[in-house]
Amino acid sequence: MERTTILEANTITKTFGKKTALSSLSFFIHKGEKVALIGPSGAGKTTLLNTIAGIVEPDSGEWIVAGKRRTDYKSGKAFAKKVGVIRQQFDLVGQLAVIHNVLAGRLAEWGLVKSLFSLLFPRDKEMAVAALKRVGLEDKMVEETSTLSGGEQQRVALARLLVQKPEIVLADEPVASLDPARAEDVLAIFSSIVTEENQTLIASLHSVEYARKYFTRIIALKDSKVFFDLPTDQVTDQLLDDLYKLEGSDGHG
Ligand SMILES: Nc1ncnc2c1ncn2[C@@H]1O[C@H](COP(=O)(O)OP(=O)(O)OP(=O)(O)O)[C@@H](O)[C@H]1O
Repeated sequence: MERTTILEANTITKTFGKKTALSSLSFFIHKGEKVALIGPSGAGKTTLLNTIAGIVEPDSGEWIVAGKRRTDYKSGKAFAKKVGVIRQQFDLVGQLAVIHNVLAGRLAEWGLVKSLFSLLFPRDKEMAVAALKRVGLEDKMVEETSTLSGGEQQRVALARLLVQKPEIVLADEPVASLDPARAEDVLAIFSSIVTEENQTLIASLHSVEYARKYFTRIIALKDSKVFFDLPTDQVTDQLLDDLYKLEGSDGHG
């Protein structure tokens, strides 16, 4: 099967003062891949995701997103069709009803006012209801979002992605604040949505176990560089030990 490149990192470098966060990273990501970014704290995972999303500007190098330089996307709207982001805090508006937060996924396409008044448009409401059903939250549709649990709020964020339908989904520690059962629940839904929608997923994770279970490829970062980049089934325990080993603790005393 021919593999289409959807994202290309071309010598991405970023420093903060004297600290190098990303040292000339280059790799390709193909359509449909589920990529877990792992590695010790401070390795550069969040910075990498932020350079794709355009939240952090690299010092040099560039991302090619769906065949076009990221900086060449002139409108936020065009970019939002390509790239959607799920953040740790989910970016939900707590005072709004759940369904309004879901419809905010159409924000890029419609603008704020139409998104907020979108319940007046029955077809759009249907889309949001279907998305909420997909994540098992149809009974919470009209509740105030802030009253939902962390796991439920993360599922609202997933429903919002379902209506936004970006080709590439970025997620920074998507389940960090959830207990193990809820984390697995959210990852399982996340992973099947991405597969069904033929999207590409790139997520940073602290849990190697989840990376192995839900992702097809693992890119490990260490000290701002790629430490390994392998299909999940080729990632050995030895590599993981080496990745997380603390400097100076090499087992010789
Ligand atoms: N805005 C910033 N200002 C200064 N230094 C920063 C900034 N953002 C990141 N860094 C530094 O860049 C390096 C990479 O940070 P980053 O947050 O990308 O790592 P990470 O792998 O996501 O870590 P964690 O797993 O702890 O979230 C770290 O040394 C961090 O201190």
